[in-house]
Amino acid sequence: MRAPGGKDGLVAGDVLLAVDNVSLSFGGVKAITEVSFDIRKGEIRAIIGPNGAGKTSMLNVINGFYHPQQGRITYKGATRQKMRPYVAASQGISRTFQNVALFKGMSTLDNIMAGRTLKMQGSFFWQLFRHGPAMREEIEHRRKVEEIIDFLEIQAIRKTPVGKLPYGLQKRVELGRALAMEPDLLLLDEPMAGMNLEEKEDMSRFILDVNNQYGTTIALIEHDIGVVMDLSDRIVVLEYGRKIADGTPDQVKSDQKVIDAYLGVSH
Ligand SMILES: Nc1ncnc2c1ncn2[C@@H]1O[C@H](COP(=O)(O)OP(=O)(O)OP(=O)(O)O)[C@@H](O)[C@H]1O
Repeated sequence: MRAPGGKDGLVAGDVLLAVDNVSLSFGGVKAITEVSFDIRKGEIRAIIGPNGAGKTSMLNVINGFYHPQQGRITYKGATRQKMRPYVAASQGISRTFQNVALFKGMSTLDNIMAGRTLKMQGSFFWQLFRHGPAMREEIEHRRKVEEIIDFLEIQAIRKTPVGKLPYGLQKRVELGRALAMEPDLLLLDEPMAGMNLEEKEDMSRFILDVNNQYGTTIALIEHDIGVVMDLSDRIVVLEYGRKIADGTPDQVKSDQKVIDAYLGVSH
């Protein structure tokens, strides 16, 4: 638990988000069945499981992209069954995607700036003339974006169109864009997918630094079990849409149901 107390009145270790008895299906396909777990303020929480276990569906429920047929989500003490993704974002939940979702023709700087959109409040009138409050606001947004660029050590590529960057750096820019929203809860969908060992080490370091320095609570899906064990405070394990284990890396790693799920033992 690394985060100090925050503006939402919660302190490290308090429940930031609770998933309560959630079920989600697509037609006849049950993606998630009666799953409950919580994410505590300041922790790095991993969601793992074999392919098709329901991990991405769960992130999509948490950020309001999917609405569960059953169960509830409680975030910062408020319970909801339905919420639009932009509302979740405005309440401090931001995410990255399994396949990088950036504006490929735009520069690193502009992509990260795009992540500030939700924070921009100046009226259209002022923005039109880049004057007065809008001007002051833009200076503040640029300062924040430059801070993120320094933090992620991507100064050298700030003007490069992201489509020209190697995959590992694109993932880092996508992290930057998510950070530009100054999230309280950051959802990372396979942040290391397709990376080589060095890129994975870099990304792991940045995830730990985000958690340490900004106090951001992080929930991540990751297939590299070594990385998950190193990074996470707690891990929830899904299989066929159901929760089969939940605990610290040591608890999960020695759980027979988890070992069986990963070895493909049939039940
Ligand atoms: N939009 C959708 N329409 C229909 N079925 C879906 C949809 N999204 C997910 N599913 C199904 O729900 C189940 C869970 O999928 P999900 O992508 O959440 O799993 P996952 O654990 O993230 O898998 P992976 O590790 O392969 O990304 C799968 O059977 C999948 O085919």
